Amino acid sequence: MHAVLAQQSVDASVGDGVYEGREGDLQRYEARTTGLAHGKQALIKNVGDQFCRRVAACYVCLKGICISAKIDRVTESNKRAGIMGDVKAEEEPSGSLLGFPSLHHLLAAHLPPAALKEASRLLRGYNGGDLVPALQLPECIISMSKDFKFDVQGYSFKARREEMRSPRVVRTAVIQNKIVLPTTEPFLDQKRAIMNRVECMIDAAAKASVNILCLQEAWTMPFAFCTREKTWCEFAESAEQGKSTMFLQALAKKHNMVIVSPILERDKSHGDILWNTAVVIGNNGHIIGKHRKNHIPRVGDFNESTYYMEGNTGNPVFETAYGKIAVNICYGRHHPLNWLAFGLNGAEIVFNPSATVGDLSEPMWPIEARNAAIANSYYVGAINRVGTEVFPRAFTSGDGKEAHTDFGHFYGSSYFASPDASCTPCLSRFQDGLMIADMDLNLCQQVKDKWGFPMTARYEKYAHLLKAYIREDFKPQVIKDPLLP
Ligand SMILES: NC(=O)NCCC(=O)O
Repeated sequence: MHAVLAQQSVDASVGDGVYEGREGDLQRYEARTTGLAHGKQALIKNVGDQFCRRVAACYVCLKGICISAKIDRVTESNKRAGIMGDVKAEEEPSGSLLGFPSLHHLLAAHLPPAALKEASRLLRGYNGGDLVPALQLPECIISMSKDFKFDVQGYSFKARREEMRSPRVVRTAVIQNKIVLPTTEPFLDQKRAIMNRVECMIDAAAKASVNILCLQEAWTMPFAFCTREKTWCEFAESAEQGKSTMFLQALAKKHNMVIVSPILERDKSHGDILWNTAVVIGNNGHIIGKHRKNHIPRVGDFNESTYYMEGNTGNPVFETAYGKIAVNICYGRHHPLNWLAFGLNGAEIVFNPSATVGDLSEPMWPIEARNAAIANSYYVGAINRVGTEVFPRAFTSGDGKEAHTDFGHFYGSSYFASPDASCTPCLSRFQDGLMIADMDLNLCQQVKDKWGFPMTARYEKYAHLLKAYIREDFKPQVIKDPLLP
C-alpha cells in the first residue's frame, strides 16, 4: 500500500504538497518529499479509518528532524455523524467499546449513512432542525489533546433568534480524568499529579475561551470510598482555604473563568466533619458559594455514607457572570426532585459531576441527564470520571461479591444535554477528556414557552401529596379492584 497524505498546512509556512507514505512503518512515518519546515506540524487529512489507525501514534520524520504529525480526526464516518474525537484504535484499549471511544463512534463506523442518520436523530435529538454541530476548535487545542493524550470535542447548541433579547451564548466545558499515579503512591504526590494533569486541560479550555467549567466529583483524589478505610479522609480539605480551592482560584482569575470544583470537604469550624462538596469559584477568583451533595449512595461498592453526611445546603443556584448554574452531585441524578429543585431556583445550567461504573449505571447514563434537561428546561453537563482505580487492600460490600481491589471501570462518557432534547455525543470511555459546548441560554425560556412544563406542572397538587406522605399516618391512595379477593 502506498498511502497518500494530502498535506494541508496548519501553518502557512508548512507549504502545500502531497506526501507519500511508506508501508509497514507504524512508529515512524517517513515523508518522501521535502518541504516541511523544521518544527512545523503536518496534518494528515481524511485518509480514512484504516489508515488513521495505522499511523495514529506516528511521527513524521523528515531528514532526521522530528515533526509531530496529527491525524485529522474528522474521518468520513465521523463527519457523517457530526461527531468529533478519535477513530477506532489499532488495539482495543481497556475500557473501549470494541476499540471505539463511544457508542456514537462505534455506530458512525458501522451503520450505513441512512441508518446512522436515523439512529443519530433519535440518540442525539435535533437542535434547530439538525444534530448539534461540531465547534471549530482552535488548532492549538487539538494539538494539545494529542500531545497530552486527552479527548477533546466541542459542539454548539443554538436557540431561535429573538426580537426582544440578544442571544446569551456561554461557552461551557466539563473535564473528565483518570487518577495519574497508583493509589499506593504518597497521597501528596497523587494529589499533585492530578492537579498538574487537570491544569493542563484547564489551560486547553482557556485557549478555547471557555467561560464556565466543571470538574468531576472528588477530582483531587482516587474514588476510595469503596474501601471504607479512613485513611483516605486525608484528602479532604477546606472548601474555602484548601489547596485545590486556592489553586483553582488562581486559574479562574487568570482565565476569567467560572470553575466548579467538587471535592471532599473538611469542615474545620464544625468538628472536622466531612462533606461531598462543590465549590463554585467566580471568574475573578473569588468564592461564590458551595453546595453539598444531597443524596448519598448505598449501592454496590459506593460506600460513601461511611465518609460524609447528606448535604445541608439545599438546592442553591449560583448567579455567575455568565449565567445561573447549579450542581447536582452524582447520585443526586437519580432523584428527579433534586433536579426539579435546581430548576425551581432558576438554574440555566446544571452540572452533574459524577463517579460511576459500567456494571452499575451505564444504561442509565445517557438517559438521566438528558431527561433532567428536558423535564426542567435547562442545560445539563454530565461528567463521569474515567479509568479503573485499584486499591492496595481488598474490600467487600456485603453484596455477595468476592473480595476485590477495584471499583470496576469508570466509563467517562461525559456529555451535554439541552432542554430541547438534543445532546452532544459522549467523551471517550477510556481517555481523559475535555468537552466544550456553546449554549445559548435563551433556549431555556424558549423551550418553556413551547412545551409549558412549568406552567402545566401542578406543583400545588404534588406539594399536598408530599406533605401528606412524610407524615406517620400517611395512607397510599390505592383504589382496589372490588373483584379482587
Ligand atoms: N458517586 C456516586 O454517588 N456514585 C453512585 C453511583 C451512581 O449514582 O451511579
